[in-house]
Amino acid sequence: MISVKSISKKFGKLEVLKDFSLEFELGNSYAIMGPNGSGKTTLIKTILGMVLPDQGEVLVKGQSIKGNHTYRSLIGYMPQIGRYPANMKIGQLFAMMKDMRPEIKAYDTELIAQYELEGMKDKALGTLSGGTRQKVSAALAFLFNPDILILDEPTAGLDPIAVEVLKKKIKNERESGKLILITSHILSDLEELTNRAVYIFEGEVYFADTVDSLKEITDEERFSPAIAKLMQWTLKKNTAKKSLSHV
Ligand SMILES: Nc1ncnc2c1ncn2[C@@H]1O[C@H](COP(=O)(O)OP(=O)(O)OP(=O)(O)O)[C@@H](O)[C@H]1O
Repeated sequence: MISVKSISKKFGKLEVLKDFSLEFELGNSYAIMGPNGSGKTTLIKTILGMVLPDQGEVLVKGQSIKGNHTYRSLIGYMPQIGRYPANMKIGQLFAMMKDMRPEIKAYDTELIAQYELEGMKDKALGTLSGGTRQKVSAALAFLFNPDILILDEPTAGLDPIAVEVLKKKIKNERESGKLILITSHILSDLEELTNRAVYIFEGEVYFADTVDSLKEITDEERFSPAIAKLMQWTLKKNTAKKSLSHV
């Protein structure tokens, strides 16, 4: 569904993605992990067309995204921090988004209902707490029932009840056959929500395979210790990379 092909991206002299290739398939949920600054958000923004690669290309459903914006309608994106016009009200934001997609007549309003956003429709976005803002971002990401969901630190800032609501939603969407990409530093969330693990180190794919294979390779039964081991290996500059990465 998404093919990232030999992407390289530099910011000034900093090489953030280095000849980076990965495939993401429908029906799977991918944990995108790596230390701070390893290139996770840059990868996501490249897929979204918000960062232009210096080399390589991204294909969605076999079509290059270069100069083609229609593919974006397949993707629901929940950013790390949603930035909205301060004076706009919640209700106005949802109405505006619906106006921008007139071809869509049926909406997924499950999160709007569960987060009780309807009752807050007259609240200005600039006055919202961080958690409520996250709820708005989550509800927007799912609103048009997209095939692909890209969720950047989705549970950060949400209270425990809101976290459980979102996790259940993500699991249901995956079971219905969607493609989900999640970045998070909360490994327990990733363990619950994903079946594929991608570990990025210094702009390169260090590991990309199933979570089961990750556990096997690291000889760990649980997700967190398995990731901790990968991290230790990278920090020790372990050179077993070629045999680890299945790309
Ligand atoms: N627009 C930009 N201009 C200059 N440097 C940038 C830009 N965007 C990202 N970078 C740099 O690229 C590197 C990778 O950043 P990126 O946000 O992709 O990392 P990340 O893996 O998502 O990190 P985190 O876990 O902290 O969110 C960092 O060193 C960052 O400072």
